Amino acid sequence: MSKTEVVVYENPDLLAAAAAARLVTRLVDVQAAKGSASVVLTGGGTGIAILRELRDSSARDAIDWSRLDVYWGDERFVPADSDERNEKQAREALLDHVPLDPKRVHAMAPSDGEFGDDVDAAAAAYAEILTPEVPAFDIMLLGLGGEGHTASIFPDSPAVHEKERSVVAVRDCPKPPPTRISLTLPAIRRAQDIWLVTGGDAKADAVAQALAGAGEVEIPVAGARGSRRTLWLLDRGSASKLTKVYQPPTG
Ligand SMILES: O=C1O[C@H](COP(=O)(O)O)[C@@H](O)[C@H](O)[C@H]1O
Repeated sequence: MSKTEVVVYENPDLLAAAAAARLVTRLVDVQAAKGSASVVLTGGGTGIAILRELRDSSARDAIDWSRLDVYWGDERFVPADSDERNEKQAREALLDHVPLDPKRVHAMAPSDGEFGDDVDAAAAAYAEILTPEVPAFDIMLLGLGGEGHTASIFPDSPAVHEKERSVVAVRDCPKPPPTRISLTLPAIRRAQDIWLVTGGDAKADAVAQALAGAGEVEIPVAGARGSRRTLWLLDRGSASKLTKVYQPPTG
């Protein structure tokens, strides 16, 4: 049965450094066991800070980057050179600094890419990459918003009600930019390990509601559960409204 665990770090810097260290360990273990590994990246402040920490850590060389598949949980549908793009931020923070196999880096299309501004076509093309069956991703990093969104699945939006497709176009997002591409909750739940990474007081209500059993329509992050493990990596701010005392996970 899948486990849900929570670790609270003193501050956001420690959270990012510890998550980067944890990522090295888990990816190395998975590569040793299976030969290769897959990771799904998130945008957002904490997600990108983790990648920066990994870049700056000498332990990053323990990962065989040529045997790593990289995906994204969501993307802002903006031009390729926009600073808002999750892929661009991830490349600057880490991906351009490690010897990945470019064929194994699976980015979502930008709004000036091969599908132009057709966000539905761009989403369908990403779904095609995930066929015939959405991979059982080894690790999926996800951030969250103060209103409870995760990836680009916002409360009570069409995306949160999607049951069939693995990837959807998202329009009219309350958080800019308004047009995005996102994995859906059924695709997210294919991941073996989901790490929910977030810091700051502004996330405290959403974290507390999700961990208290809120419904995924109102608090989409509540629906992000890994098939093996769901691990919340928080700082004191984002954990400040938790009432239950969580034990640190083993392993
Ligand atoms: O727009 C997005 O925001 C969320 C959370 O970002 P944060 O900076 O508030 O932590 C992120 O999870 C998502 O990937 C991104 O597209």
